[in-house]
Amino acid sequence: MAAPGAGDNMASVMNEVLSSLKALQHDNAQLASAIDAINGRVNMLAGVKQVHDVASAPRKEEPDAEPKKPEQPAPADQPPSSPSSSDQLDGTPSTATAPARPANTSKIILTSYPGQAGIDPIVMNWGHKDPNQRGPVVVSRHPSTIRRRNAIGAHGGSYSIYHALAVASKNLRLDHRPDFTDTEPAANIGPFPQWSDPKKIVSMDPLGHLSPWLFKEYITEQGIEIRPTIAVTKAHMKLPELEHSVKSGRLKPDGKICINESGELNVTKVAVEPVWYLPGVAERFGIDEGTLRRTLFEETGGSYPELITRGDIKLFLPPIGGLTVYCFGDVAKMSDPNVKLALRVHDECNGSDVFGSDICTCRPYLIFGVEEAVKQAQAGGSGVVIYFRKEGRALGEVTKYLVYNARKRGADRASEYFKRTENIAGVKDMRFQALMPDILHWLGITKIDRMLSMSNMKHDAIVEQGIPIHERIPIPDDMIPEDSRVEIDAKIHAGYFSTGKAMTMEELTKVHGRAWDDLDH
Ligand SMILES: Nc1nc2c(ncn2[C@@H]2O[C@H](COP(=O)(O)OP(=O)(O)OP(=O)(O)O)[C@@H](O)[C@H]2O)c(=O)[nH]1
Ligand SMILES: [Zn+2]
Repeated sequence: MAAPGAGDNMASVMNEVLSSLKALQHDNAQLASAIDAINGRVNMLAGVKQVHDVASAPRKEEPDAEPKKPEQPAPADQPPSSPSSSDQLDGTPSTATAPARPANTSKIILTSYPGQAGIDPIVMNWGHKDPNQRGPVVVSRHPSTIRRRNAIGAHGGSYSIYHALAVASKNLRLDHRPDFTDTEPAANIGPFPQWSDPKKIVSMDPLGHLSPWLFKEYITEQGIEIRPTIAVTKAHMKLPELEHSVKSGRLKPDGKICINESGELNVTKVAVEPVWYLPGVAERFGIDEGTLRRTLFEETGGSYPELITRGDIKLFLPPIGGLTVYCFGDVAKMSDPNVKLALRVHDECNGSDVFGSDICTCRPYLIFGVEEAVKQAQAGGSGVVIYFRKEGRALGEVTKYLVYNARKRGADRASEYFKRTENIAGVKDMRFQALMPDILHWLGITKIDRMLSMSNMKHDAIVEQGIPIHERIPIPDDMIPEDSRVEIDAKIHAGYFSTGKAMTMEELTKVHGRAWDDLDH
């Protein structure tokens, strides 16, 4: 058992103070907030003690381990201390002469509090029209930036973990500063009125493609780390199916959008990483901000304690995948209400999209979406495909394959398609399209003429955001792969749009997929 440390004594003293204050509490609001503050402090000290216990527990020596260099102790070997009011948040004592140390050898800062010494978040008025009044998204824990953060989490979505590995393995220096020369957006998008509506865009930073340039002074004069969360580029793309479309005469090269006989396309691409405005995200899901914060904290293994302790910080950069926009034709036409827009919103299905699995309609619908988008752009309108990283209905590939096994070991009936997923995951879908329309607002889209999707969830989320959909276009029957009839019929039965007549449950039980045995022949 670890010897009681400073954290123990402080915590017990504070607990005594807390009990006395509680006895006096009654209706005094000021006292209640003082109690809250002390409560937070006690919880933090308890957390510090746990880390201390772990850090000071005797460890078995590994015979092959290299002796540690005394001048560079690993973080876990240092007794972490709580940030006292005289400590700066970059982990250095608040003496003016104290040398700055790199963050990975300084004290561990488990969390921070709004009133703590040194805390001075950069202004963030989400949805403000003037970028200077809105402020940059600042999330880095670099010593020069940690006190000024106005966002929780880390840049890069799920790739923040690879970033950590690069730093831990000393492949990436903590003091590396990105050189953004010539990385500006390759096309102009916006600004649109939607960018300054705090309710319309809540899951991405509308200024994310411009941040290093809009907020340059913060970087050059104050050494604050500011990174883009959106990048806009241009490219060519080549899909074998589109070469076939040209050969069969369905698609005609025009030298601009469809460049040549091999069906090569000109495209403008936008990559977006998530930035969540927590009050807005909570509102979309019809829950309160506190519930959202607490659940995010718990379900990420307690990874982001500031979700709990920093109610003043409203932004969170979650460790999840983002999205990519593929725009065909003139980007200015996406927001032009006078021309037609064809749109496919697609969620990732790696097995089909990339590797051609025939158990679902994903790649064929994606290709159909690209082809229709290109045709709309060629006809003087605009064509857009948006690709979200939400593999397996955001349940992931492992769950998806478990469902495939259960389906193929059973009768693989359309009538049981969603039940199989629910049995394993507890839900049939975790994509929750509520945040999806943000990107449409960001692109300045105010209506959709041709929606290349049958999903009622996508449809309803878009319409709820005030963007009307004029026409819904199902995947053509001749593009549905052999083994994916089960999926498409189950979806239609569950409420997906279809131009055909609704199937009865009895008809649905007759739709079978291929059994594994059939594959062996
Ligand atoms: N869990 C699970 N996910 C699947 C299965 N088949 C496909 N998916 C996932 O379902 C999602 C399909 O997304 P989309 O292609 O956008 O299609 P949709 O939203 O169902 O509807 P449409 O827009 O009409 O195509 C992707 O995330 C796929 O990875 C399956 O059997 N199990
Ligand atoms: Zn699929």
